[in-house]
Amino acid sequence: MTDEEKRRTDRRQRDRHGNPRYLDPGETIFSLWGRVLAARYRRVAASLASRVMQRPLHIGISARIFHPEAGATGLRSKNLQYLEESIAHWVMTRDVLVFMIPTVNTEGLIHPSNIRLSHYAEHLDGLVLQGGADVSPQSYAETPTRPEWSGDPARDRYELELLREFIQAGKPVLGICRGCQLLNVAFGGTLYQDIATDVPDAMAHVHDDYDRHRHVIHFPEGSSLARMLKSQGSQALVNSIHHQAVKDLGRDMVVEARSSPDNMVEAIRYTKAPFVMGLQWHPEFHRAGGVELLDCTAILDNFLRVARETRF
Ligand SMILES: NCCCC(=O)O
Repeated sequence: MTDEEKRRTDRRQRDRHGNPRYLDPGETIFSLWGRVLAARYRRVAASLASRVMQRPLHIGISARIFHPEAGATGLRSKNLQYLEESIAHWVMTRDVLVFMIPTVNTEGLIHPSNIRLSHYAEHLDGLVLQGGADVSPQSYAETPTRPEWSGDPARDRYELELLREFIQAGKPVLGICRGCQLLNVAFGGTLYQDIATDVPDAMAHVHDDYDRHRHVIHFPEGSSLARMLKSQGSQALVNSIHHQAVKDLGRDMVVEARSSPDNMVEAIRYTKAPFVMGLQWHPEFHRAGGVELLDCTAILDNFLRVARETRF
């Protein structure tokens, strides 16, 4: 390159003050580095965020608990924590990953751990409370009217803590059957210990037919279930496998469905969170899209939509 050519190239790359042209007026080489680093950081953050958004949702399901039987050997002599298959499969129909959340043991002598239920709430995107054993009347400050209605206070303590952690983390919760009753109790509500005894005029909500037993429910006008399920009309048929039921509503709870004609509470919602809802029936026990029983896919989808929106 001749001297003249070098001078011309230099004039193109520098402004009339002699500063390199890639610097804005007033900018130094250090502030330029700052700009470049900030742009790199934004790109990495955007790519991480999009990776998190694309990963399947991680939904936690509370454990059913089997307490050891006196005198038993083998599995029945152990504490078992388990998932009923259909609840896991129902949630997975929407292509999300499910994880059963075990109880934690922070103080035990054998396997103490620093892992707490709050860690599960931090790492999972939403919580489903499984059905199962009765809620203990002790958990709503009553004594059991009959010994067989004592429920499972240990499971209550575990699920009440789990529920509190997910709500504090701002994540959605869907309670099924016992899970619906537990939600009500968590907010200071009470239960009928036994519908047949406490509300003699009510129809049978539990029957030897087990999950083939069913009855009609209706959705109050203006409720979010009425809105979510409007294509299926204002009433529907659901299964019914419970002898306890919501009595006095908990704080900030609203009724989302009632049975017909006896008007027992069949679904509730906590109004101070984007999605904390309890269903007294078991949507996981029947096929979605079946002609007879209520298709609850829209409820599951709303729960998962909020899980997606609140996952950061
Ligand atoms: N109170 C028992 C509820 C029954 C169930 O969750 O399957």
